[in-house]
Amino acid sequence: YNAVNDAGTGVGVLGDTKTLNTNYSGGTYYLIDTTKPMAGVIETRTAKNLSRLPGSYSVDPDNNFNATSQRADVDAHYYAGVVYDYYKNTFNRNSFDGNGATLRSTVHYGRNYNNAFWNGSQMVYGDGDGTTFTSLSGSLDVIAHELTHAVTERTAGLEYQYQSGALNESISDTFGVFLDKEDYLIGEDVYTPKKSGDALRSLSNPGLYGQPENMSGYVNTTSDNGGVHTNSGIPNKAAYLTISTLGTATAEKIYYRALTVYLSPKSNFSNARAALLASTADLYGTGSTQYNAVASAWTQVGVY
Ligand SMILES: CCCCC[C@H](S)C(=O)N[C@@H](Cc1ccccc1)C(=O)N[C@@H](C)C(=O)O
Ligand SMILES: [Ca+2]
Ligand SMILES: [Ca+2]
Ligand SMILES: [Zn+2]
Repeated sequence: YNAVNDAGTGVGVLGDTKTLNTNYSGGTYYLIDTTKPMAGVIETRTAKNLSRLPGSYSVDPDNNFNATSQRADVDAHYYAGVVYDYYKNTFNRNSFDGNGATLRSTVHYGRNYNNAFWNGSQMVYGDGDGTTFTSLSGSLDVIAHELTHAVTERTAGLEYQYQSGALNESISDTFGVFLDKEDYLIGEDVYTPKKSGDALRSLSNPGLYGQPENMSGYVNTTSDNGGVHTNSGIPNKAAYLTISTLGTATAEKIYYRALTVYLSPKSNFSNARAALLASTADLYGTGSTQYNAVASAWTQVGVY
């Protein structure tokens, strides 16, 4: 494909129109974005409801991706660009590997698939079954969640099980809130499309959706890799307390430094408290109001 960007348009999962960076080649427009400086491309593909990855490029004859079947493609592509820009502009991180790796997404994965994941190489999004979820790429916090798994994998490498896994999940939710600033909810735009006002998770009130918000409520289980989507409520609550006290601009610096400098594969919740305090001390000094706020947040969730 050429290096020239052909600005296209598209309609997203929620019916909103947005501009897209596309590439023209051989009579067809591709969801390939080559506009990011020093980065690889951002490319979006479709699995056409099978489960083979990466699938074929999302294409359109007239550069207006407005078919209903293209809505998931449009949002996966657009939001990947938003998340790329966030990491580059906020932390000067050039893609998930820091070295301009291509951001590949595949949508329409499987049939009625109620999930999204990072498979070690790319993002993958299901269409949902129309009741539990609509197309999962339709929400910025989902793309932020999945792409942050890629960053975590290349930095702290938090093992995806038990406390390190719940922490891994929490880091992804926390950056979901750093990107999707409007609320402390996760997945609200794509969860239960027939029901308004709910979400998959809440950082401010994990209990609303069945998650513990204190170490006293830690769930010992072997399912879901040791309850990673349940126990993430505890660090999620600490993140909420930190963000609501210090604001996003300060909190994101503290979390990014902890993720890239102090956390490691087997870090547990107590290690996370220490990592975030060390990070805060580096940035603002021990005994600073920021330091005391982070300490207080983790004490409130029962982690020392
Ligand atoms: C392969 C199966 C496991 C998937 C785990 C991925 S990383 C994950 O956590 N996916 C998110 C998707 C998401 C993110 C933000 C908002 C809504 C939905 C997730 O939370 N999945 C839930 C449904 C789960 O797997 O329990
Ligand atoms: Ca949200
Ligand atoms: Ca809903
Ligand atoms: Zn996840």
